[in-house]
Amino acid sequence: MRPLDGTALDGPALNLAELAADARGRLDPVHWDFFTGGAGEERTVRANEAAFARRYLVPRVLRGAVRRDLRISLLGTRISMPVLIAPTAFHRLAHPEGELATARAAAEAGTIMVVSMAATRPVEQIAAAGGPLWFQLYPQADLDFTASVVRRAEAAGCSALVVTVDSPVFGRRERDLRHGFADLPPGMVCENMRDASGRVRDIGMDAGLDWARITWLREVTRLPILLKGVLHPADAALAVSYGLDGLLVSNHGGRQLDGALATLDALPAVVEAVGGRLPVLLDGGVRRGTDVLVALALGASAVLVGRPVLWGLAVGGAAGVRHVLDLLHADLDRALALAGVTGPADLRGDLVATVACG
Ligand SMILES: Cc1cc2nc3c(=O)[nH]c(=O)nc-3n(C[C@H](O)[C@H](O)[C@H](O)COP(=O)(O)O)c2cc1C
Ligand SMILES: CCCCCCC(=O)C(=O)O
Repeated sequence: MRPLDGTALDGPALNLAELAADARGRLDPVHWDFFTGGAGEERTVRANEAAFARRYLVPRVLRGAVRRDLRISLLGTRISMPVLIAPTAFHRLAHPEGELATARAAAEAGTIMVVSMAATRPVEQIAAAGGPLWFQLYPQADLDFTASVVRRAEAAGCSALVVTVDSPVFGRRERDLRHGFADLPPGMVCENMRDASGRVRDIGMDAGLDWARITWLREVTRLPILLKGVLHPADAALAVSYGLDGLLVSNHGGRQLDGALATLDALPAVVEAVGGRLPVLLDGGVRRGTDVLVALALGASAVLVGRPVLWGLAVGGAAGVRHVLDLLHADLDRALALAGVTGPADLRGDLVATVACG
């Protein structure tokens, strides 16, 4: 039996739960709580994973799925599997190399890393890993500064902009309040918040953010724009009418509005509202290949993982993140074979049944 209490494992983690336990043993408890926690009672954190636990698979048999092809294309980028790295802040709290290590692992694994605006390494250095990058933006009330950040992301080679829209104000995270965790340690800053004079600005959440700002952003950049944090089908329909290029069904991993619907439960209505006009991605609680399979069968084009990447980073830097991505790739490949499916394009809703509980 492998220890799940954070003591050293006797080999590489077999799954992401084991990896989390290993990471917990290595991280400062304050940083573990920042990475793991959510808002309020953390109902939505739990709901994201519980939503997957309510889905069961109804596999097909005798399908001769000898060779599976996990690759997909997303907004013009071919990637090795329908799993991307979600934007998460402050990677240097998990490992000294921070986002540089994460980017190397993503590049090696052939998938997209979404760089957080709150990264602790500059986007230009993250881009040096050579893999496909998207950039996550919290639109700032200062429009000139926001435009300058977008220009930086473009110049660094990011190929899409992921605009986070679920954060008009900061979620109330009681673990962080209890620890008094509010700032990065000395020597670490949000490197993408440097202005032209070299001063590092604070990231502001802008309660005034509205559709007009999305129209403004559309005029600032020619990059494809995805909205991150959409749960309501009416907003999904608006996103189509505003000319967005993609949607990410997300509740910020339960870190913003506690009690928000689990992403997997929100997905079908969003997919229906979009009607195939945009790619719909999902994050929140994806921990197994079967979770990826279920999300895709219910209409997602791809999924993203947040916390597991931080756990991998804490345990083994780039190799730890690579381990997370490799586990998910192998697990999805096996799940596809067992479900009688040759690849993401073959996944349909009839493979998934929902049960009321457990
Ligand atoms: C420690 C941490 C930091 C995060 N930082 C950001 C961020 O800077 N920008 C953002 O849009 N989302 C951020 N998120 C949310 C993730 O992008 C993603 O929505 C969420 O982690 C997905 O859920 P999962 O962790 O269960 O995979 C963060 C999440 C965590 C756990
Ligand atoms: C004021 C710092 C903003 C960092 C935001 C990181 C984030 O989104 C998170 O969920 O944490």
